Formats: sequence, structure tokens, C-alpha cells
Amino acid sequence: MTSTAIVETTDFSYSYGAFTAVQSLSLTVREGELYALLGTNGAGKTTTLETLEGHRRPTSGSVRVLGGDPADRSRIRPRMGVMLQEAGFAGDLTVRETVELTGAISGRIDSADRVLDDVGLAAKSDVRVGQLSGGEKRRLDFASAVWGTPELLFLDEPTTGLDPSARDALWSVVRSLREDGVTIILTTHYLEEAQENADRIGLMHRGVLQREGTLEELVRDEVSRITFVAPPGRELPVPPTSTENGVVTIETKHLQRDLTALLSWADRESIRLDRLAATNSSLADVFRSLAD
Ligand SMILES: Nc1ncnc2c1ncn2[C@@H]1O[C@H](COP(=O)(O)OP(=O)(O)OP(=O)(O)O)[C@@H](O)[C@H]1O
Repeated sequence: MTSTAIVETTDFSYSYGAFTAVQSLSLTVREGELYALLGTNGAGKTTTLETLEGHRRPTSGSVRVLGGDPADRSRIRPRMGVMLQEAGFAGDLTVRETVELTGAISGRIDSADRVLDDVGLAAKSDVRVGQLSGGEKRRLDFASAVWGTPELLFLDEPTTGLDPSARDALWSVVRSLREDGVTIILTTHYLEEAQENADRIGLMHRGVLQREGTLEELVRDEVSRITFVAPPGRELPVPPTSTENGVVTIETKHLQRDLTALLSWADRESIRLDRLAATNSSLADVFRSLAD
């Protein structure tokens, strides 16, 4: 990975009137990275994306995209693909006409057959956009964003409304774009998608970037859980965090050490640990710790 900053914000804030939606955000996304901007509802993710895309001017602070001002449309447009939450295509154009029109506006060169095939819309190319299902419209949004392989791609909740196979197909296109070196900024409420695909993750809450790092860095300080049902009245080798309806829960930051202690003890004492499960800390745990 090279060290060129593709997106760089310094102390960026955005206010809607008296309400500050994004507060002092300093963020750097480097060339070839997939950065997932996650957060609670109303955290300021879309406002941030819309500013990076050049649709809003920062209230204060600086925002640089591809080395300059994102509002400089003629410079940025050929280099950037954007999949908004709602695109608003003209309903009377066909799928092919739409993707060719938005492609022409981008200034990048591509073929409608190739792009529509990639996103699974080849069979719908002559259908009018107004007749598409919600999920098919999302795929058309995606097709327009990836037309001509932009250097920088914004995906705002790209898989919302997609069925599991359409979701897999979208991620397979995203992975091949990554192989081509495309820098991607994503927002999603599907944490497992960020967990699987992002190089780095930023977590926003109430306008503030609260945590940022790789998945490993983010979950490092969260607790893992061991649960089981053990015969009552036996002293456990690791103190339980809670016991409810006979199910013992041990919360720990040392999963391997405590699980080894527990299993060795059970083996020595010939104790059966029913319904034994060990769960690693996940992004969902980090996420929950954000919200009050
Ligand atoms: N046009 C607007 N006028 C006034 N307030 C707005 C406007 N657009 C957004 N907001 C407010 O700004 C805050 C941030 O909104 P934003 O859409 O950026 O959040 P988000 O993180 O994308 O949320 P979600 O995950 O729910 O889509 C919210 O409290 C929202 O109500």
C-alpha cells in the first residue's frame, strides 16, 4: 500500500443551522484502502460523505479529495464514482440508457454490456428504470458508480435492500476493484461486511469519530465470552461474571488462557460442561459500547 492520501480532512465540522452534525473530524484514507465509516443512526456519516463528494461545503476545517477541493467538479468527476443512498434516476429511461448516460457524465469509458453483466442486470438492460424492484435499482446505482473503474469510490449503504446473492455479487465486484487499486469509502449498518472487507474502520457517534483502527485494534480491548452449564455447587477455576438459569457466563480479555483453565479443570474433575460456547469479541461489541 502506498502512502498517498486520497481523502484528508482536518478538523472538519458541518452544521445544519445551529445543529452540528459533524464535529472536528480528522480523517485520512490512503490509496488502495477500503475504509468503512460506521456509526449510530444520525451520527453524521452521510453528511461526511456528501461533503467528501463535493455536495456540501464544510462549515469549518478543511477537506481534500484526490489532492484538491472536492467541489471542483470538472477535476473530480472523471476520477470518482458515487453510490448514494437514493439516486433518483429518470423512470422512463431503460437500464442501458441510464448507465450509458451516467457513464457519459462521468467522462470515463466503459461498456454497458460489461458493467450490467458485472452487477447482474444484463437481463434487464431494456427494461425501464421505473419498472425495476428496489434491489434492482440499488444494483443500477452501483453500476453507475463503478462505470469505467474510478480511482475513488464512495458506497453509501450499498447492500441495503439486496438479497444475499446480490450482496455477494456486489462484494465480488468490490473485491476485484480493490485488486485494481481503487480506494473505497463505505458506510454500512451490516457490521459483518465491514468486518470482512475493510482495511480500517472508523466509528462515529453524535458527530464525533469515537474510534478508528483495524478490526484487530478495535476489538483488542473488548471482552470475549465463555458460556456453559455446569453442575451446581462446584467452585469454578475462573470466577464467573454471572449465572442465570444455570447458564454461567465468564467475560474475559484472556479467552485462550481462561478457556484452557476451564477445560483442564473439567477434564481433571470429569465434569461435563453442557452447551459450552466461546465467543470472540466482535465489532458489534465495540459498536454497542459507543451508544449510551
Ligand atoms: N438537511 C438537514 N437539515 C437538518 N438536519 C439534518 C439534515 N440532514 C441531516 N440532518 C441531521 O444531521 C445528523 C446527521 O445526519 P446524517 O444523515 O449525516 O447521519 P448518518 O450517520 O448518515 O445516519 P443514518 O445511519 O441514520 O443514515 C442527524 O441528526 C440528522 O437529523
